Amino acid sequence: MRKPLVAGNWKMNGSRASVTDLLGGIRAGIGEIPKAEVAVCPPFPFLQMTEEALRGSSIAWGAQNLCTEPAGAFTGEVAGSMIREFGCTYVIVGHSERREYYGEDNQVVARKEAMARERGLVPILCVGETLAQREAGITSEVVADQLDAVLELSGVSAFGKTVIAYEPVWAIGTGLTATPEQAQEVHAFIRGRIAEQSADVAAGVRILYGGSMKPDNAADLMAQPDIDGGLIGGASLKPNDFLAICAAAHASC
Ligand SMILES: O=C(CO)COP(=O)(O)O
Repeated sequence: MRKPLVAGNWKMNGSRASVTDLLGGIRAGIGEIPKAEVAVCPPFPFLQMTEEALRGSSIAWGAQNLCTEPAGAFTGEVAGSMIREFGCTYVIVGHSERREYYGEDNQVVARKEAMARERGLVPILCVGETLAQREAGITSEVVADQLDAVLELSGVSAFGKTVIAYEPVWAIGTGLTATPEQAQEVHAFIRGRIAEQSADVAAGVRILYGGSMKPDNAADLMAQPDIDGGLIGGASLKPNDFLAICAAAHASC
């Protein structure tokens, strides 16, 4: 049985004041939802505050990116070991915004995925197609290439320690959500691709949905057999919305 995960990707949002409020609101409101795991991923400068605010709670935290390299002359980069030192459990890798704006290709993302695991972090590996790719009917090829880069570099066992997030790019921040059926189709494809190499790993890997997940669509999405939680952008900045999605994940089990 896969335990659903709801992870908030705060992207480049927040200030000391707003992060204090957000963390306080989430911690105060989370209640007892033992059937779901919850995590927040703030920008790097807020990781220490996050650790201090959430230590001892049921809520985990993570970062939004890491460097492919372990340490050294990489100005502006942040190493996995540093992220780990701030108590992070998770790190997002290969978000479509990193792929699109910072030129991260499948090989770079696969190296980040491997580095995260080497440093004791659980990668949340983002995959997904653009609108043009969906309209061209190549969604499965695009997602397969994104997965295969990790399979080729690290082997199928990587997915024993990695969470996947399917995020159709056309649904991110647009208010357009994939229908539960559209999302389930791709989630099943992802699990099937991994099952070609290991049925056990495929059965255990958590596949989150991301892209305009909100309180009013979360339950329907998470009711799908291959949707194991959500990676939440905009709604994760509003404590009540985020908490409602967490409660939906708990109720989906
Ligand atoms: O990109 C996302 C999470 O990583 C999704 O963002 P939105 O929930 O704002 O669409």
